[in-house]
Amino acid sequence: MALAEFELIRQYFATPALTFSRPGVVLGPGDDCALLQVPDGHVLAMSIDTLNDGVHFPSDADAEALAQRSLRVNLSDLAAMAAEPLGFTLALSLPKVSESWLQGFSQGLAACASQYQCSLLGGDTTRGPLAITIQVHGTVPIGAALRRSGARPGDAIYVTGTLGDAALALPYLTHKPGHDVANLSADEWAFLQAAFYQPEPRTQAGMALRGLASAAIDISDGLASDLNHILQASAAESGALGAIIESSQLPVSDLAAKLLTDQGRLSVLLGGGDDYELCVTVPPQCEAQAQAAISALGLRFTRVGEVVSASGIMVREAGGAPRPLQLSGYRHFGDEGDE
Ligand SMILES: Nc1ncnc2c1ncn2[C@@H]1O[C@H](COP(=O)(O)OP(=O)(O)O)[C@@H](O)[C@H]1O
Ligand SMILES: Cc1ncc(C[n+]2csc(CCOP(=O)(O)OP(=O)(O)O)c2C)c(N)n1
Ligand SMILES: [Mg+2]
Repeated sequence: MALAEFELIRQYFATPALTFSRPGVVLGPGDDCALLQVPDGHVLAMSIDTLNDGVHFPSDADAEALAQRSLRVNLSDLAAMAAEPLGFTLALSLPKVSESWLQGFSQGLAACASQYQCSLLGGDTTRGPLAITIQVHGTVPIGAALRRSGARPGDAIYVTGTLGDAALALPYLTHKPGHDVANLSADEWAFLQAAFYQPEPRTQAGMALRGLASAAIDISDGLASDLNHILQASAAESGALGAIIESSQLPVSDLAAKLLTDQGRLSVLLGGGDDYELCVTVPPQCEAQAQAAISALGLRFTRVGEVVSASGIMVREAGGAPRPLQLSGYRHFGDEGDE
């Protein structure tokens, strides 16, 4: 990039607000590599996610909000493994250089980076369609990471927070017919925007569940799809695994309760995605302790079902018999008849 690529990096990214000192960060941006020191007795957890214009966020997204979302969805992956954030790298592809956009993006990133004590370690800046790739690095004591593979029949299934808010926001954010923001109060619209652009990575919850949860995942594609990842990953040790979800227990916000219709309810709550809540399985003997640990954080923690030794996810409506769920999560390549 010509506008002095390096000037741009110096002004908006390699700034004190983003590259604060943090134990473990030996060297931040400016050299060919960053240098990290993993504390004794810990391992490094790493995860990367890309956010593409029009795929992961609407094209008219505000820069500051978009920066927040980009870092938060990545921090959510660290939370799901019970890792503590350390730092992140940023690969940014920009169609053009807009100083006001960069200013907003840098501010949003800095606000989130300081909230989660996750320092910018380095990155790459190129010209191309708007895409934001962040790789987060975190630390977790050896053996303490939560994985997808530990669920066993009889474990309870819990989710943090509420489900469906971001999925309900999406048709408003993408200006879909029948979803006019004028029909929402200012508070409702602010709530939906925050649900989509500022999901709360459940960092403290993940760490509090070390040694208590048998498996964990963060919900990006929808509870059904992400719970299914836990069931598949755990089946190697346990044989075929399934789940029974209690429909009436699925936690929803007041606004979601108002906006959801009976017909669309399960597809939003179980298939909508973009929740960035944790889904964890908890052995019966750890449930009380896990509930206490998460309540102490002031966070909702809801038992939504149970792991069973039969394949597939079943949903029980209040008073009814469990019925197989016909939903798939978000699929990037699902509808193209890939060769
Ligand atoms: N291109 C790739 N090369 C190597 N591993 C990949 C690639 N894409 C995805 N993965 C791995 O596949 C797993 C599932 O990916 P993904 O569904 O993106 O997870 P998440 O929802 O946690 O972001 C992760 O362990 C991820 O590292
Ligand atoms: C404009 C827009 N359209 C649709 C969606 C919905 N959406 C897109 S990707 C996705 C799933 C999560 O994305 P993915 O790349 O699979 O994230 P990962 O599982 O790797 O964290 C969802 C729910 C969105 N977030 N934004
Ligand atoms: Mg991913």
